Amino acid sequence: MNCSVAPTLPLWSGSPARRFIPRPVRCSAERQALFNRIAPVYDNVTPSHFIPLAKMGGCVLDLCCGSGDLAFLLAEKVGNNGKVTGLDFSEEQLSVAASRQQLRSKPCYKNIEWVEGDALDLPFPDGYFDAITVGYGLRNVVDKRKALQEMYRVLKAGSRVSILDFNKSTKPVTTLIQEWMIDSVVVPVATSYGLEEEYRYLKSSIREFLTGKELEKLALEVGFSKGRHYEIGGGLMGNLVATR
Ligand SMILES: C/C(=C\Cc1cc(O)c2ccccc2c1O)CCC[C@H](C)CCC[C@H](C)CCCC(C)C
Ligand SMILES: C[S@@+](CC[C@H](N)C(=O)[O-])C[C@H]1O[C@@H](n2cnc3c(N)ncnc32)[C@H](O)[C@@H]1O
Repeated sequence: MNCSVAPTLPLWSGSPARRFIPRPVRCSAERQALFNRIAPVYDNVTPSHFIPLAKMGGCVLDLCCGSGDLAFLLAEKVGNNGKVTGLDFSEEQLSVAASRQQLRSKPCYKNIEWVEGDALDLPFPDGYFDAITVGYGLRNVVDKRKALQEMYRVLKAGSRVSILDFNKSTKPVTTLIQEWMIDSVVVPVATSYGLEEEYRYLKSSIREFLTGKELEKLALEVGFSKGRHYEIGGGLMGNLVATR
């Protein structure tokens, strides 16, 4: 395993969910409540574009891991001698992730550790991880700059972060298609689970997000030596890859 220094990790432990407040989702606590609420139905939405980042035996952080889709894929990639840390501030999401882990028998899944924590104040030492992945996470974090600064701090020199999310397109037609898909597909499906408000938030969160160029600029500003944003799915999605 490549994780040389063992930090003191605040391991996940279950406790009662907080109440969801159905208003525009502005602060961290409200977002935390939102993700606790969708945890029971949230699953299998992570495409595996950024798995190549993880190497056999590596020590990888899946930031904003939710119910763990990506962490499970990463565990297969780093193998039995690697380590995956899944961090999220929603205890309900982590509870689902931990239950799913218990149902899986392959030894590589034993190497996943779930940590309840804040992307804005990571509980890891400097230069700890060989790679970081973030799936649909950065857009939901209140302070994007601080989150990128924290990722930079905990990455080893020369290592990379891969941040997959919906793309805030600069092309009006792409935005129109994206919003149509959210209104006509995503929200109606979510409504059938009683989660209409939670998924309506998607549209505003993309509007308030950064464009690919803005993400590249921010990555360089916080110290990354390279930052490149790739559009995926005709510009509906995007992946920022930054090197420390
Ligand atoms: C349900 C989807 C994504 C995960 C997700 C992300 C968020 O930020 C949330 C915030 C608040 C509540 C819930 C979520 C949340 O569930 C959307 C489905 C993703 C598809 C599996 C990926 C398919 C990509 C297509 C090429 C493009 C679809 C884009 C469209 C804008 C939905
Ligand atoms: C849309 S989910 C994505 C989950 C997972 N990465 C996936 O692809 O399925 C966003 C996750 O980010 C987490 N999150 C948002 N802000 C956070 C923060 N400041 N610290 C830790 N987790 C955060 C939420 O709890 C939620 O689980």
